[in-house]
Amino acid sequence: MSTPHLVDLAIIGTGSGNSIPDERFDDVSTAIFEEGVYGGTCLNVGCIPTKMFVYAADVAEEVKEAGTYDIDATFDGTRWPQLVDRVFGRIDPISAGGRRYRVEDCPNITVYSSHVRFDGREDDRYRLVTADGDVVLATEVVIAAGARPQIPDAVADSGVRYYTNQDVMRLPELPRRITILGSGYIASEFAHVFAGLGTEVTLVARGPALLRKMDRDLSTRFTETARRQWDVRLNETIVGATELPGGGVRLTGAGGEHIDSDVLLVATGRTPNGDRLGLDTIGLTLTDDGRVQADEHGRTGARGVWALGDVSSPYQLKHVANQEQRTVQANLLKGWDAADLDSFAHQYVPAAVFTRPQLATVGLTEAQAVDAGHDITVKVQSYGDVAYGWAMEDTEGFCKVIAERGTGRLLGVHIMGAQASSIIQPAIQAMSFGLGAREMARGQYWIHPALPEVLENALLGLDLD
Ligand SMILES: Cc1cc2nc3c(=O)[nH]c(=O)nc-3n(C[C@H](O)[C@H](O)[C@H](O)COP(=O)(O)OP(=O)(O)OC[C@H]3O[C@@H](n4cnc5c(N)ncnc54)[C@H](O)[C@@H]3O)c2cc1C
Ligand SMILES: NC(=O)c1ccc[n+]([C@@H]2O[C@H](COP(=O)([O-])OP(=O)(O)OC[C@H]3O[C@@H](n4cnc5c(N)ncnc54)[C@H](O)[C@@H]3O)[C@@H](O)[C@H]2O)c1
Repeated sequence: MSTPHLVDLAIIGTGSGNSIPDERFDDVSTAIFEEGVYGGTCLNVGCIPTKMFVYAADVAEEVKEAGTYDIDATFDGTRWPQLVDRVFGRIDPISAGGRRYRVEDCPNITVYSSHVRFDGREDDRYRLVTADGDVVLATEVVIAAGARPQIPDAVADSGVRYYTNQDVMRLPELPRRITILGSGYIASEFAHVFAGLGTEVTLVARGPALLRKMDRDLSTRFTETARRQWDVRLNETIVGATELPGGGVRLTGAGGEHIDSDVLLVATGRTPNGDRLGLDTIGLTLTDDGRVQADEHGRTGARGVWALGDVSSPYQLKHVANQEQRTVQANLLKGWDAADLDSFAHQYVPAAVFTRPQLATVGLTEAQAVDAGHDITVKVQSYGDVAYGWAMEDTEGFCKVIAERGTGRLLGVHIMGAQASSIIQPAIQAMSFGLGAREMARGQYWIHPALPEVLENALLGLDLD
């Protein structure tokens, strides 16, 4: 073991955690630990590269559908290696540059490129030990260690080669057939990516619908749309997996059926990394669903230890991790016991799934609104009811608005269709700033004939009295 390095602050994880030290922390001696690629999930293997692939798949699908608009065009294939090089040719230098900046240009910061764990306390500081044998004693610690892919036993125990979001975007060639195990965000986005780019996609869901945590209309209608696009197997429990003789993987279902493909992608949820941090040595336990418990200010049960992002948050979303990072950053400067600590903003958390078509959601689902006892009014408006939807020949998109009868308070908005992730933004703003449905609909212009008219019409269609 090396001589301990004494620091004021230790940060575990370089996703959102890496944004904590700014010029206000210039005189705070800091250790940053990163066991993987610098910059974390979103930059390297999450939001950003996936959306670069999604956009390419969107373009491919538009070409395939050109005939709908009386345009002659054919989709002739994907230059996959070039696509991979373009995506990571942009991303990898950002990651490398972020690390270089911390190592070379931040004299108060030491970067440790290794796994780290707590090892109790020493001299009123937290003792952190890396897999490389370094020891750091820190007064305060921010746990921003993220989450990792969760692999079902039937796959993990089988020994077959499988991929996750960590490596599937760097496949050497576009597979002819891919099986995607899972039915949430990652499965839905990659199904669109691979199908758009020309791969035969089989999606294996253990439940009766995809994206089941979303509003039921969204989940049901998306499942119907997905079944028209991909080979979707619902209510399928996988019990085994074997390598095929010529390469590829065979999954075996509980009923004995087989699903063969060239590549298996596992997208069955992400486990927070708090279980690999030796938290028991500082008296911390995990929540039932495996998260590091933190209060609304980011404080854990161990004084001076803070947590943010996927490792602790109920939301595994980058905009939430970033908001939590800003909160913890502010609170580190204010001090653990400050009376005016900043708080996490968990009230109106939006999310979008960049699949085909896009899905976007904010607030309560209809079932949650009913369960919470609200007297609700609901309006579902089709994209096909507004002029831009006609231009698009849209037959499936819709916007669902849930509001409180009488007050007009918006409780939830759920959209499936083109540009859903953008169209929902005025609803997020209205909910965040307390703007009611009536004022929102009639207190501003809605550009005619733009697609957000679908949201305007949904608001106007609510039975508020
Ligand atoms: C495929 C995919 C697509 C996504 N798309 C979106 C999207 O479109 N929009 C959105 O909002 N969210 C998206 N997300 C979620 C988003 O990426 C995460 O919510 C966000 O990146 C979490 O940030 P974080 O800082 O908490 O963790 P991370 O970015 O995961 O950072 C944690 C870091 O800690 C390191 N680490 C962990 N344990 C240790 C240890 N013991 N020692 C040293 N280092 C350690 C890890 O290597 C990692 O780099 C996506 C996720 C995935 C997987
Ligand atoms: N656009 C975005 O914002 C975006 C994109 C990707 C990921 N993410 C975040 O990352 C998180 C993780 O993504 P995800 O898709 O892995 O998780 P998820 O929670 O969205 O979906 C996991 C799915 O796997 C299924 N599943 C779980 N165990 C299974 C098993 N043993 N066999 C078969 N199916 C099983 C679940 O029923 C669920 O449908 C998301 O919840 C989301 O917060 C966000």
